[in-house]
Amino acid sequence: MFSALWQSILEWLQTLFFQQEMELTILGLQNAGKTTLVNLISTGDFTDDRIPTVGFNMRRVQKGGVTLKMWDLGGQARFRTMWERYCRGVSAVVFVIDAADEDRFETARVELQDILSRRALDGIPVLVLANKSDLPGAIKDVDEMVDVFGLKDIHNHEVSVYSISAKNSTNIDVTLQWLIDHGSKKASSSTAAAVVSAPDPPSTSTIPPKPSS
Ligand SMILES: Nc1nc2c(ncn2[C@@H]2O[C@H](COP(=O)(O)OP(=O)(O)OP(=O)(O)O)[C@@H](O)[C@H]2O)c(=O)[nH]1
Ligand SMILES: [Mg+2]
Repeated sequence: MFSALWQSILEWLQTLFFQQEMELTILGLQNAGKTTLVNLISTGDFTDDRIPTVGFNMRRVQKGGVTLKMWDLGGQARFRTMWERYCRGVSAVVFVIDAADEDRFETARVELQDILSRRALDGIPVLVLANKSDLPGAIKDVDEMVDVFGLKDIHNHEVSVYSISAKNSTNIDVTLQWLIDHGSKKASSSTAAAVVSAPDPPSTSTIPPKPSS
């Protein structure tokens, strides 16, 4: 009884005096722009780095009173089996899609649905980022993205979707805000969906989580 009270006081003091750390995992097929996005968030600059990630990278960066610890995973097929391990217990999962690579939409949909169907990840909020909106032919319409990637079929997750360009820094501010906002939330299968407001409403959307059947 006393130790439980002491533990609560300690935890409360920690929230007062220590920086909050948010752990998040960045997934998506190869060439989607994950590492580019992480570099942009870390440095504020776009760099055209074409080196595919082998395994994973980890970056820590301070934003808006929160330390973001970002796991940037390799998107090639041989690395996808380790995705789940790096998603367990994180504050949020970010799934990046190359919005101009129509040939890979079906693979992206299958991989997104597969990883989010894992029970160990239930309740973790998900941000789907359709990157490369600067390229001609890139899918930018939110309703279309919801259909193409089957976002309404996802159970037990709050899912938000933004159209972004890491190259032109489009919607990176709202992406960061979403990450900071979700840093303090604990994963729970009953997480209520918050309505995300963004300066560019047609390119962002939040879909409430559906209860599992
Ligand atoms: N036009 C355009 N190109 C981008 C954008 N974001 C990233 N790229 C380019 O896409 C290519 C792949 O980017 P990466 O960040 O390495 O992709 P990745 O998702 O980390 O790939 P893996 O590590 O293999 O999983 C690079 O040439 C980037 O410069 C964007 O917003 N617009
Ligand atoms: Mg990479």
